[in-house]
Amino acid sequence: MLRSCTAGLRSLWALCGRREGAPRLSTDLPPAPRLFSTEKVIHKDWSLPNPSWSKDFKLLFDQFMKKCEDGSWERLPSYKHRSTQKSEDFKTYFLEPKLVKEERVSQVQLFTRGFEDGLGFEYVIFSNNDEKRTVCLFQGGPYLQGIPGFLHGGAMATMIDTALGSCAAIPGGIVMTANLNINFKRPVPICSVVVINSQLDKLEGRKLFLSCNVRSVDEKTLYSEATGLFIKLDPEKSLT
Ligand SMILES: CCCCCCCCCCCC(=O)SCCNC(=O)CCNC(=O)[C@H](O)C(C)(C)COP(=O)(O)OP(=O)(O)OC[C@H]1O[C@@H](n2cnc3c(N)ncnc32)[C@H](O)[C@@H]1OP(=O)(O)O
Repeated sequence: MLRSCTAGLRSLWALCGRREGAPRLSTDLPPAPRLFSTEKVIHKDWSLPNPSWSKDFKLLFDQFMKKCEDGSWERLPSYKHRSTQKSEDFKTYFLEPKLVKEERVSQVQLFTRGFEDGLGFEYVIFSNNDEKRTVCLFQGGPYLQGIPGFLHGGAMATMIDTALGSCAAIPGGIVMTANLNINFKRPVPICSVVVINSQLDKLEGRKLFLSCNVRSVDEKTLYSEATGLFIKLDPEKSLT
């Protein structure tokens, strides 16, 4: 089974954070100014197929890409280094510059994209904004092992958090996980493909209540169920 896996200018960061005079909106944030980086900007979208993806994974991917054709679903791109408008907004309104050491800035990358192809988190998320749900296709590679032959529970929790977070982001704004509850029902074999179905159950002010389940491709095995509470960040409040 394991064999089936193949393996802004820096100183602008220091200007980020809740600047004097920055807008204080309690609803959606105005877009932050685009930052330019002297670091090499890598535009690779990591949520596209690579040779490590299994046949099942590619088949499911193709099925969902078909669903995207009428606009009801969309594939969410995923970048290792490149800033998205949302991450720029986060840095501008919520990040205290002193928390990020200057020499570390160039090393920053998205946790789930920090592995070579096929070794860690291979995933793609599709979003249905009208139905307020997302589907995450996930193949956990050999570097995510916990109990021999199976995925580490923390790796599964990471993907559940990411999948729920992508769904919580549908109504807009910047959200953070406040609570995550997971029932692990069956261990997930390393390098198998699972499907994480997430939905927004309730929106109550800044609180977003979500749930998801993790199933095998044939839907016969229920690996996990989870609920999450996400909070839409309030630009009036400091995170620290
Ligand atoms: C950028 C794009 C990149 C995109 C990259 C993709 C990333 C994938 C997603 C990863 C997401 C993460 O892992 S995020 C990282 C892990 N999470 C964290 O580090 C969050 C740490 N916690 C916090 O900073 C804070 O607690 C917040 C921000 C979550 C909430 O603080 P706050 O804004 O001050 O809100 P607060 O007033 O306390 O609470 C608001 C309401 O929620 C309720 N509430 C708050 N916490 C809880 C709780 N645990 N359980 C129940 N209820 C709660 C309160 O009672 C209140 O209810 P009421 O009185 O209004 O009724």
